[in-house]
Amino acid sequence: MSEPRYGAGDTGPGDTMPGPSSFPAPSAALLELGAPPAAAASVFGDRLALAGRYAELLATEGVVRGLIGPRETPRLWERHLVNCGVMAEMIPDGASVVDVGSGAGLPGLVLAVARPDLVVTLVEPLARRTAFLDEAVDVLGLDNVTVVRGRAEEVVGTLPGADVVTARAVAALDKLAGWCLPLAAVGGRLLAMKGSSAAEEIVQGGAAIATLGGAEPVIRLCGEGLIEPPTTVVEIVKERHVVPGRQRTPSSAGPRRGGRGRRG
Ligand SMILES: C[S@@+](CC[C@H](N)C(=O)[O-])C[C@H]1O[C@@H](n2cnc3c(N)ncnc32)[C@H](O)[C@@H]1O
Repeated sequence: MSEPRYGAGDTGPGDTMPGPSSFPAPSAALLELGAPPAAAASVFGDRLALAGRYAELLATEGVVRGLIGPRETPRLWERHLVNCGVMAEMIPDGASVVDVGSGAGLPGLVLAVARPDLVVTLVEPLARRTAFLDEAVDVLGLDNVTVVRGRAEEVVGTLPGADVVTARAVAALDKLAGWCLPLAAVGGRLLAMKGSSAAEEIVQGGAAIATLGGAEPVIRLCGEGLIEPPTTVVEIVKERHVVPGRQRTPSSAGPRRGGRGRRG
């Protein structure tokens, strides 16, 4: 299984709709989707049928609406549902989860399907995607999901601080931390699904993440012994609250020269 370069087959905001000829007819799409792999039963347990219904929605409406690349259909289960679902092992019972840049629901909707105990908020700015998410929540009968249309940085302060903030294929780690850590409660965590770039992104973003109130990022592997390769997740615990835009950079964090009232 190779890691997804982008999200579920799209190129992010502004992606173009594929032409009608590239849309598989729904019945052909379901054939291409195929049966869930053995790992799916471990990840979804008694929610496997519901996960299957979501996989069908992705393979049909998700592709027709240009949210999922048509070539993703045969690998939806392994590369998207199972790959995202294994992250549930890092999330405690009853946690509040905010998924930033959900797209077609990855990983947030997958987690909500796998774990009815979670309280999940999907944050996504593009109307075409939130329309799909709203419909999917409705069709799947999920009562533990709220869809919020907006950019992460716009919804800060409108949502309670989350226990866990998740994201996949949204931005480089430093930028992502700037969007996601303000949405977490102090003591909460950012879980960023990453590929082979994880270590490099930590090196690049480490200083910025510290100024955002984040602890040292740690690479975790999810689904070991279940999927190969396991899913790489960068975990960042939020140690302190920093008002967005008010963080002190490493150069400004040193002793201040000339404090208030010391002029002249
Ligand atoms: C490449 S897609 C990934 C979608 C999904 N997470 C996945 O893995 O399939 C990136 C998504 O992030 C969203 N996005 C971009 N900037 C964002 C921001 N500042 N706040 C929230 N979502 C954002 C885009 O609209 C898009 O749906």
